[in-house]
Amino acid sequence: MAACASFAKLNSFSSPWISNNSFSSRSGSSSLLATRRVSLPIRATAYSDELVKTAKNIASPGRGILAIDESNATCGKRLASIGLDNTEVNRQAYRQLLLTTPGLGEYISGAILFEETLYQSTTDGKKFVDCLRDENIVPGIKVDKGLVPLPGSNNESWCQGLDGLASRSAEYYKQGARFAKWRTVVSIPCGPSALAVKEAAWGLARYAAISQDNGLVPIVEPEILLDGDHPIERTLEVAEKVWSEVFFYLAQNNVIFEGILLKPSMVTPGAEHKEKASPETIAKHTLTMLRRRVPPAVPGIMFLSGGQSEVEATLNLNAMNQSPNPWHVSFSYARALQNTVLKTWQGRPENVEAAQKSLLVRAKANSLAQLGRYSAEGESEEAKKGMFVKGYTY
Ligand SMILES: O=P(O)(O)OC[C@H]1O[C@](O)(COP(=O)(O)O)[C@@H](O)[C@@H]1O
Repeated sequence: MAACASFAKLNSFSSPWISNNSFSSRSGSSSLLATRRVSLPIRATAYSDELVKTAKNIASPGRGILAIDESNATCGKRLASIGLDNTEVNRQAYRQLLLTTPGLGEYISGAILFEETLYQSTTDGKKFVDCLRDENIVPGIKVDKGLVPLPGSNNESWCQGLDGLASRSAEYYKQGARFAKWRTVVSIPCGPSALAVKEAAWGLARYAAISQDNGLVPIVEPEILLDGDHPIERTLEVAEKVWSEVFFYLAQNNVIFEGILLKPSMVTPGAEHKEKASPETIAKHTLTMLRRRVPPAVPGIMFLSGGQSEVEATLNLNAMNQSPNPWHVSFSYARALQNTVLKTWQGRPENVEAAQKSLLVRAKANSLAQLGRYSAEGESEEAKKGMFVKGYTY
């Protein structure tokens, strides 16, 4: 009874997306088909208009997302690569370098932060969220609680964090966050099992609905790991399966598609496959998958880099923007925006300016790739170094 009542309530709501959108119900006798018309049960939240606006703003031409939401453990690995200890002071110094880069907002529309960073300030006492707002960059927040083994699966994992998510999200909104990120992973060499795919898709859909109820645009990220020696066709097959389940559950949870962003992996061969694919081949397979699975109502596709080199990730994005797409096709890179920056910085205050310049170089390159106008001419050797680590767990 309660479910029927809430369905009726949903149907009585009128919103710009559903007002002209009705269908004939097939439930009951065929006579009902002709007479009973119901609106599609699309959920609305107090934030519906704001969500759509935020998502559109993040998906604006020539801009993409800077992902600096590494959990403390992952950030520690990044800092260790330049000989720094994983302390709060070092994490703050590194994030300050990134978030105070002058002119960053020309190329970056959103920055995903880890919880610690959302509540931090510069050494001069300016909140990081205010540094972002001054550059017209939308602050975002990683809300998942990481991956743990999935019992009953083929050595696969599932993503935690739904407990208490509504109250955490409301707090993050108060603190200035306007979008969220939840990353779960799917492994091709491990199957993937039907159980792991279903769990990943259901978790993403529950998170997306909860985020929208609390004013945060959810970034939906089922990362298909690069590991494996399979050909690109196998990745395409798995990606289609994963995204079909994700959209099935997003729809079941009445998520507002106009108020989400996706963060997919590009469709590439497994990292250990005998042949590498060209950017054109990767673009062709990735766009094929997206056209088959992603409704045009979704405003933005913000790719992850997944261990590709900085140049590779930019070239692949550029190839995808050689012809018009139904969505804004852009980036939400962590490693592919930060590798050169970290190497340039080395933890030394005297290198901060040079490191910020190298961040602007990468951000601009990806901005051009979003517009389909990037050329790799003159790129540094460091930016061409791949960052894939076999069997890497975050
Ligand atoms: O599990 P963690 O520590 O959050 O790290 C996962 C990382 O993966 C991402 O989702 C994508 O990063 P890459 O672009 O480096 O693949 C980042 O936003 C995030 O920092």
